[in-house]
Amino acid sequence: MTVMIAYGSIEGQTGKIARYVDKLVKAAGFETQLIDTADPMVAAPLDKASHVILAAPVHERRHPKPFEVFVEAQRKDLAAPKTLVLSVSLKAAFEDGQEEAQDYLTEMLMRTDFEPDETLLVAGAVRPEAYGYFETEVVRHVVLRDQQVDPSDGVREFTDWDALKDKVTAFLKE
Ligand SMILES: Cc1cc2nc3c(=O)[nH]c(=O)nc-3n(C[C@H](O)[C@H](O)[C@H](O)COP(=O)(O)O)c2cc1C
Repeated sequence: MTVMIAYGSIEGQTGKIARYVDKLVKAAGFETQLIDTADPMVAAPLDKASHVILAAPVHERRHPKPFEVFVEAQRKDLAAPKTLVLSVSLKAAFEDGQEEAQDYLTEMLMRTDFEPDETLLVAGAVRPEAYGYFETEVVRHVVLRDQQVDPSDGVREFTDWDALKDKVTAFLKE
């Protein structure tokens, strides 16, 4: 059986998450198809996939446009396989950010008119080396406004790899 993993990533954390999921799925005995939705040459035949895992980060409250376009374009074909959406954000890293992290996901699903079987809010990372001035200001003063974390402290990864593993493992049994 084949599992498609389709992801979008701006600074790399969701790409890292997608590759981790790809390894997990292969180790569980499935074949995989790993797709970057930003690749304009991407071909995504969904007919062979028993499961589809979609992963994308939040930047300024939205998931990347090419990822949303991919979901919208594939919406009909996504009805047959089991589907799991991983929404990666920094708000998801904090107790008091859960509601907002859920709002990003709910709004994306409403815009794309897609109803996945499963969803998971995944904490992302702070990657200052990938930011310009504008991105640093947004992360510092908007996204991490209420937290004791500063981009100038360097790379900080909040992703809970064990929780992700548990979710993906359970999803593959559906
Ligand atoms: C310019 C910018 C805007 C962001 N906006 C949000 C946001 O609105 N809400 C949030 O929770 N996280 C936000 N983040 C944090 C990202 O979701 C987080 O860093 C994630 O790990 C990025 O994934 P990627 O490396 O795959 O692009 C933002 C990050 C940047 C650089």
